[in-house]
Formats: sequence, structure tokens, C-alpha cells
Amino acid sequence: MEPTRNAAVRVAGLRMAYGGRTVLDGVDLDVEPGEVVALLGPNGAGKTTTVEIIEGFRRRDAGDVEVLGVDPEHGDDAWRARIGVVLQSWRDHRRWRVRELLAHLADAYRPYARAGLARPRDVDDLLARVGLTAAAHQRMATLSGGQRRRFDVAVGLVGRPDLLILDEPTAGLDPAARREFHELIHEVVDLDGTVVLMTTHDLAEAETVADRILLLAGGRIVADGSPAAVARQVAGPSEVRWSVGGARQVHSTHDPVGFTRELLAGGDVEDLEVVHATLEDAYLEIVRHHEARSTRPDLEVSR
Ligand SMILES: Nc1ncnc2c1ncn2[C@@H]1O[C@H](COP(=O)(O)OP(=O)(O)OP(=O)(O)O)[C@@H](O)[C@H]1O
Repeated sequence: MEPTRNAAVRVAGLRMAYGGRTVLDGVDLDVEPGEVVALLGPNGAGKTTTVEIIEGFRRRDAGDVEVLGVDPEHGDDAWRARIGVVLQSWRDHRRWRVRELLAHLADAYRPYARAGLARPRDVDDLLARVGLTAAAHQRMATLSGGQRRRFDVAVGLVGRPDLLILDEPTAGLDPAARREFHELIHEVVDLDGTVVLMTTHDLAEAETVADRILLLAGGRIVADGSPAAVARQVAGPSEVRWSVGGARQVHSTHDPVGFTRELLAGGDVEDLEVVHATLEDAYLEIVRHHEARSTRPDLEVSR
């Protein structure tokens, strides 16, 4: 692998099998400074495995991985202090009170403060940002699932990380909490320059939050680009919708501009609308092709 001074995360040829069953079959991905990257893929695609390897929580079978310039298998405490992690929810520390536990976890970051970089983050301010001020003195065991998830996000942020890795951070959050989370992510990216790598099943979330989408299927990254670029990657038909004399009409076409031009030349068109393929369309199409290919290796994948 090329030595890299700048990439926050660089993964090349990553392979992982569980009990002889290959899950990651040569994953290549980069996350650059300033980026928010969403890792998408169907259940069991290997997203958690990938992020756990990047976090240094899991040993890989093969491949090169560099995170903030260090191989995660050899990361020391100073390296770990630069990375915030939000795992799929964990359920320990039930008897601790919310603020007490967050303050305790925050203390571990104190030795890693630098000039111009206050570590840890102010605990009360962070509790307010994730909407847990009113619950600050409750025991962890009494939190709802969504409150617990907010707490998990606070744990990921408390060390003011250079790199924040989140595994399905908004699973179980209500729409308001989800939106607040998106705003919080934008804020830490803008104010602190935090690089973010997150897994999600929520395509609307990926479109809202991420600069770039990586789609993992069949053990590899099969799409990589902005949400709009990934949506365009599968050149599905667009839908042209219009009305004539109050009657709704719909036509699917790969040439919406040409079709619309002809339609308008015919006159009397009202409520004209062109609906392009969405990220969800692209996601479903790409995953379908890769799943078909894993059972029919002779099939060509159109991308
Ligand atoms: N410790 C383990 N031992 C054996 N198999 C495992 C282990 N961890 C994960 N797997 C298997 O590896 C595959 C990938 O799992 P992983 O959790 O990485 O996928 P994922 O993309 O995060 O899935 P989901 O979207 O359902 O969370 C799955 O088939 C899973 O059953």
C-alpha cells in the first residue's frame, strides 16, 4: 500500500472469513480529511466487521489498513484517544448515572488535550447537545432505547475525536432525535473538522449526512461516490408525469429531456414533473445484481 500522510482511513485488499465463510473479499476504501462517509449494504454484508477492523477491535485475515496513519492492530492509547466509536448498542453500566458515567469516560481523554484542542468536551454541554440534560441524574438502566442511543453518541464525541466511527447510530431514534443527530454531525464536522465514517440502513440519512457513499455487497465495495453519483450509476428510467385536461399521465423513459421536448411541442401539457432514479432505486438495483451474481457468477453486472 502507498504510504499516506493524509487519508484518515485507508483500506486495501481487506479480507475476512468466519469459520471458512468469506465475508470480506478484497475491500478497498479511503476516507479523506473533511469527509463524512456512509457505508451501506444489506444485512450481513460485513459493515460491522469492516468498522470493527478499522477501530482495532477485530483482527483481519489479510489486507492493509491504516487509520490516522497507524495500523489499528498496533494502535496505542494516544492513537485510540483520537478515535470516537459508537458501537451497535451495548447494555452495561446499568447502575451508573448518566452524567457520572459520561464524566468518568471523559476523564480518560484528559492526558491527550493539546494546545488549541480541549479534550475532553464539556460533559454538560454535550449532554445538552444530545438532549439528555433532563436525564443526567437517572441511572443508565432507566433510559429508553432512544435515550441510550443518544448516550452512545455522546460517548463517541466526548473525546473530541479526529475520526468518529458510528455503527448504525440512529437505529431506534425517533425522527426529531434523528434530525438533531444529523445537525450534531454537521456541527462537529464544521467546527472540529472531525472525519466521520458511519454505517446506516437509512438511505435518506446517507443522502442528508454523507458527502460520499460506499456500498458493500458480495464482500467488496461495489459503488463509491456522492449520493447523486451513486443514484446515477444505475441509469434507471426516469418518470415523466403530466396532466392533459385534468387527466394524469405517466411515462417511463431513459431520455426524459427528449420525451419532454416532444410532449411540450404537442401543446396543452399541465403539471409537468420529471422524477429521476433515487438513491434507493440505485441501492436496490446494485445489491440485486450482486446477490444474483453470487448465485449466478456468469451474470454480467451492469453499473
Ligand atoms: N464473530 C462472528 N463469528 C462468526 N460469524 C460472524 C461474526 N461476526 C459476524 N459474523 C457473520 O459475518 C457476516 C457479516 O456480519 P456483519 O455484522 O459484519 O454484517 P453487517 O453488514 O454489519 O450486517 P447488519 O446490517 O445486519 O448489521 C454475517 O453473516 C455474520 O453472521
